Amino acid sequence: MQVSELFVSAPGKAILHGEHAVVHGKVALAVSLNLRTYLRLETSTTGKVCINLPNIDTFFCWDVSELKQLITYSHVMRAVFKFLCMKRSLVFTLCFIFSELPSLTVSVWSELPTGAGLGSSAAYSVCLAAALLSASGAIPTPLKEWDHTGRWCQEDLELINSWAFQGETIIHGNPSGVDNAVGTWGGMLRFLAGKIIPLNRVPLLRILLTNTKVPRSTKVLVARVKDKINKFPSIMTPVLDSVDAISCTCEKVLSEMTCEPITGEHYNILEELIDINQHHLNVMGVGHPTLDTLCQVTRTRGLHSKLTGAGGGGCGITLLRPETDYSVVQSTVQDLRDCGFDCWETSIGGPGVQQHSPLSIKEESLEILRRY
Ligand SMILES: Nc1ncnc2c1ncn2[C@@H]1O[C@H](COP(=O)(O)OP(=O)(O)OP(=O)(O)O)[C@@H](O)[C@H]1O
Ligand SMILES: C[C@@](O)(CCO)CC(=O)[O-]
Ligand SMILES: [Mg+2]
Repeated sequence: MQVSELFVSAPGKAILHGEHAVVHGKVALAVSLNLRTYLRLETSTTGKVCINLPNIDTFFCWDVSELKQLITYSHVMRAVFKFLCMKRSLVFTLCFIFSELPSLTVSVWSELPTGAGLGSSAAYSVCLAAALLSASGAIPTPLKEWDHTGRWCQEDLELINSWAFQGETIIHGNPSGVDNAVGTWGGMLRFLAGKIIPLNRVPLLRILLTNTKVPRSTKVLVARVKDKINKFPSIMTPVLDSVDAISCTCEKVLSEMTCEPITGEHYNILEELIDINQHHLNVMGVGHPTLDTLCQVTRTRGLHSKLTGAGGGGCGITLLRPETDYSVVQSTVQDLRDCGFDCWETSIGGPGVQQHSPLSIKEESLEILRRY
C-alpha cells in the first residue's frame, strides 16, 4: 500500500444524444457536468475492509480473513462473481488490483442524484478504480505537494477507464462505456463502439437539468430496449440508425457553431433534433409520463427537452438559447418545481477524474467523507 489517505473525484454526465442506441454500436454525444462524486480511501491496520456509501444508506465492514477465505474457497472467478452480487464492485476490484487483500476504509459522497440518469454509477466506478489503482501502486498519485488537484496521464486514465468499465458492467449489465469515459476524461465526447473522441471545439451550451425524481434502473431499461430490438428488429433498427444520424448532425452543427457566427438557425436545428430524439426514445420504451410533462411544460415557454441517460423517469435536459431571458428561465424552473421536480441551470464540461488535496474539497463534503 502506497498511501494512507487519498481523495479522488469524478464528474457526472449528461447525454445530449445517443443514449441506448450507443449500447448497440451507434454514436453518442455526452458531456461532463459540474456535479461530482468524491471518494476517500484510508489504509488501516484494523484487518477490515469497510465501505461507507451514505448516498444509498449502505455501510459494509468485512474481516480481510473472511474475504480471503471466500476467494480461495472456490474457483477465483466464480467466487468473485458470487461476491459481486452481494458486495458490489469494491471486492471485485480489490481482488484483482491487489495481490494481497489490504485493510482499508472507502467512503463515497456524491453531489449527483443516484440512479437518475446523470452517470452516478460511472462516477462511482471511476473514483473507485482511480483510488484503488493508486493505492496499490499500479498508477502514481498525480497530486503535487503545492497543488490542490492533480490529473493522471493519458495511459493511466486509460487504465482507470478500463477498470471503471468493469464496475459499470457489474452495475449496468451491458454498458456501452460512454458514461465511464466521460467520468474519466471529462469535457464533451463523441463515443462510438468504445472509440472516444474528445470534442474540443464546441460552443458553450446553456442547459437546464430537471430531475423528475422518478427512480429507475439503467440495467432494467437497457435490458428492456434490447428485448424490444430482438422482438421487432426491422422496426427498431431504423430507429437506432436515426438516433445515430441525430448525433452526427448535432456534432456537425456544434462544430459549425464554433467556426461561423452562431445564428438562430443553428439553435432551431438543435431544438428539432432534441424533439425527434425524444420521440425515438419513447418508441424505444424508455419514456415516462413525468418526462412527457417536462417536455410539455418547457414547450409552453418555447423551450425543447429530452430525457438524458437511461430514461424511465430520472433526468431530462432542456436547451436554453443564449438569448433566453433570465425571467423565462426562472418561470420555467418554477413551473417544473410546481410539478414536484428538482430543476436547475447547470454548467457543463467539468474536468474528468482527479486527485484532491483535502483543501480543494468543500468543507461539508469533507466532513461526510471523514465521518466514518
Ligand atoms: N454515490 C454512490 N454511492 C454508492 N453507490 C452508488 C452511488 N452512485 C451510484 N451508485 C450505484 O449506482 C446505481 C445507480 O446506477 P444507474 O446506472 O442505475 O443510474 P445512474 O448511473 O445514476 O444513471 P445513468 O446510468 O442513466 O446515467 C445505484 O443503485 C448504486 O448501486
Ligand atoms: C442508457 C445508456 O446508453 C446510457 C446511460 O447513461 C447506457 C449505456 O450507454 O451504457
Ligand atoms: Mg449508470
